[in-house]
Amino acid sequence: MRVTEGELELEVPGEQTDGIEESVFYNPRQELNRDLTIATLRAYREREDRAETYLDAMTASGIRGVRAAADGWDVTCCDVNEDAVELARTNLERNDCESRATVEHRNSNALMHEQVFDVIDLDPYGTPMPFADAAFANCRDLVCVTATDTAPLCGAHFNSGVRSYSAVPRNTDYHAEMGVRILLSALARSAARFDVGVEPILTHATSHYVRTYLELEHKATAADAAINTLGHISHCEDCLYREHEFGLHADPIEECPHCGGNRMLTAGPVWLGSIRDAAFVAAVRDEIPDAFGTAEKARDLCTTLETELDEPTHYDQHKLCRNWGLPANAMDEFLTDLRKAGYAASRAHYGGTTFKTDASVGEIREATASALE
Ligand SMILES: C[S@@+](CC[C@H](N)C(=O)[O-])C[C@H]1O[C@@H](n2cnc3c(N)ncnc32)[C@H](O)[C@@H]1O
Ligand SMILES: [Zn+2]
Repeated sequence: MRVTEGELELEVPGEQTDGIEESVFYNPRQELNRDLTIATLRAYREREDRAETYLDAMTASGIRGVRAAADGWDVTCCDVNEDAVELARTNLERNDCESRATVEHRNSNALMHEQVFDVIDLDPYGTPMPFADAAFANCRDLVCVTATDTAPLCGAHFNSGVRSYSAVPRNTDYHAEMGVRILLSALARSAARFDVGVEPILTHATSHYVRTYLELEHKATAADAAINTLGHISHCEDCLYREHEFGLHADPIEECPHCGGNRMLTAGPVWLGSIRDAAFVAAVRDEIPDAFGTAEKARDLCTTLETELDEPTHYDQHKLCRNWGLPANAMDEFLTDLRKAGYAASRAHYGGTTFKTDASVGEIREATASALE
């Protein structure tokens, strides 16, 4: 079937034909991810004008590579699937982009070890970790990563999460953010093996995937700084109290300092630093034209990300209120009460009822409960 994305027309497989899955992957629900990729590449090139080469390491229909080539990037589209490579070629030709793109039918791990790219985009099925080493060892400026294995990342599939990310993920009420921070931790540790430091300049958890853009610094001290951003989160399953501590050693808490319960979870090492550069996110938002299919949603996401506090976990107002046996009020009113009590508070991009604050769970209740009762 034909689709139009980012003002380009592409041939992509339908989701299913006669009950048989198409051999090449295409997910229309990832259009937001792709629109933000193009806006991020534009904002990044404004900042780093030497960035020219872009590897779409798992290209499938070629849709990301075609969109980047149409934007002037010197693109390589790679896939192990022969049908995917054929389709990527057709789509590049259809959009007159074949002179600006090379198509490689091979394992992208091998390609990444042989050739240096300014920007590498990893968009595999499930975990990206099997591709992380080759990407960090050889990429010059920016590694873009999608992870769709949200159940392992958030601790719902615990063993799988431990295997893929060499960390302990825990299933909490902020599961999408647990996924973000487990993924960033594993990527930071992979990069550090090559004396490369990572800085997440844009990260979002949307529906069933996590997407991050990591700017690289090829210096051992930058790698050390990234490792020093890792630590552990302790979480009470009863009252939703949480605290975090930097460092690679876990120091588990047996008893909840807030409710005295003993159902404490410890997760880590997780990334405890910022997941985005606010000024860069604002620049990305400015690069989203109305013509993008998800323009409004993508801009809203950037706005929320820009103002989201850097606290490593968020709360869900409805879950908190349910836990307290109180009705929830309007989010804006709730956040205003927190600010009036002297705490920092912001919305979070993880959902309409999610927020961040530097207040503890007890302080949140004290600051907001009179309006709820
Ligand atoms: C999720 S799809 C990519 C979707 C595409 N980037 C998009 O935006 O629509 C994953 C692709 O990775 C390819 N793939 C899996 N392992 C690979 C490898 N080692 N090297 C290159 N491509 C690989 C698969 O054939 C598949 O086409
Ligand atoms: Zn507790």
